[in-house]
Amino acid sequence: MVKAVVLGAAGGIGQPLSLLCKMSPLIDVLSLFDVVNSPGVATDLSHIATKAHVEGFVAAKGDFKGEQQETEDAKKAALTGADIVIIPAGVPRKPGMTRDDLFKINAGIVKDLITAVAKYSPKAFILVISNPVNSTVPIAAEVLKEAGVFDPQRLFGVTTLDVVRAENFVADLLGQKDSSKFNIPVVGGHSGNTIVPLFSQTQPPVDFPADKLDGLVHRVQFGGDEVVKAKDGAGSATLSMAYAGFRFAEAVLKAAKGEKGIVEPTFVYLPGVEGGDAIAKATGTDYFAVPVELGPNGAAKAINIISKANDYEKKLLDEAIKALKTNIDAGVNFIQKPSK
Ligand SMILES: NC(=O)C1=CN([C@@H]2O[C@H](COP(=O)(O)OP(=O)(O)OC[C@H]3O[C@@H](n4cnc5c(N)ncnc54)[C@H](O)[C@@H]3O)[C@@H](O)[C@H]2O)C=CC1
Ligand SMILES: O=C([O-])CC(=O)C(=O)O
Repeated sequence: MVKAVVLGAAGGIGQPLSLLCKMSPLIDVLSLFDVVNSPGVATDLSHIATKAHVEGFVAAKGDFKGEQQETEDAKKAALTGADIVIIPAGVPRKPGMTRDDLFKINAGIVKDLITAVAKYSPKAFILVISNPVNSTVPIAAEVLKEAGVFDPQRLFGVTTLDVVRAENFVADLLGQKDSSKFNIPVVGGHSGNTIVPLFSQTQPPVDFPADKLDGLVHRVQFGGDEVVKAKDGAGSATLSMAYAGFRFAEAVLKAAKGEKGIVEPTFVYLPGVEGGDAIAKATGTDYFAVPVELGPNGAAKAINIISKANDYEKKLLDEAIKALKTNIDAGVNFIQKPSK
């Protein structure tokens, strides 16, 4: 019996992500939580005749003592028995904002939700989508550490959309329709220049002239902005993110069931994953997105692909690491030094 939980299930990402989960033969129970409208989304999805049984839980409207208890009970019911918890809760960007501008609101939301995960489903795989991922994953780790239930193999920052974009943009540039045949590792973090696509490691190999390469790297790094601009105030990527989030969740669930050879880039706490120490040493950061081999217990092995980066990519990595360190520190300090 596999129970999947979506926290933030009524949102732009949450709804299509929940739909994809409802279509999945890998999920038996789909539990949806949000501060608004999750019972409605759950009822809607429950009319689809697929395997997953759907349940919806919503926070109380107010914040008085009785209502706080009601909200806590809803989280408890949503999370108890979860095998995988996917978190797209939080505010999205508007034009002119960076992902870091979301920290002020989303840091608290992620802290609050992970506190509940630590209490009610401490052994679940946790997939953090809420931005800024470079900071929300360290926040999640610190909350789990404080609760004494941190398992680095089970905490993932979802960076799959960067991979999806890289694969699709390369296929586009080569005039090919099928992006699924490309495998492109995207490493680092999930914002602007912390996103580093390693096109030199593309399988099957591709080769672009310098001017094309610059444009391609920029498009992957700032693909999110392209969507924010096009949506013109109505939010950021939701449908492509739902697809990417589901692709990653499915990979985690398949590996948990024993399927071998599944590798996906994801933002992890390196010292807690086999092979991660060498990468942490090389980058000087504890968190980094790298291709990770997934297994029955989550992140089985971090693959040190960055040691294969060419000179052009090494420069990109240097810039990424600098920015990433600031983001990681902000997340860690949010929990460790809350007054600052
Ligand atoms: N990791 C990635 O690659 C990507 C991350 N994102 C991020 O995902 C997040 C969600 O984006 P959208 O779905 O477009 O936003 P949205 O505003 O459409 O949906 C967010 C949902 O979270 C809910 N929510 C807020 N506080 C909550 C709480 N305390 N508990 C439970 N639910 C809560 C809201 O009620 C809403 O339904 C944003 O932070 C966005 O930046 C977006 C795209 C890609
Ligand atoms: O750009 C944003 O704010 C949303 C996001 O993370 C992405 O689309 O990659």
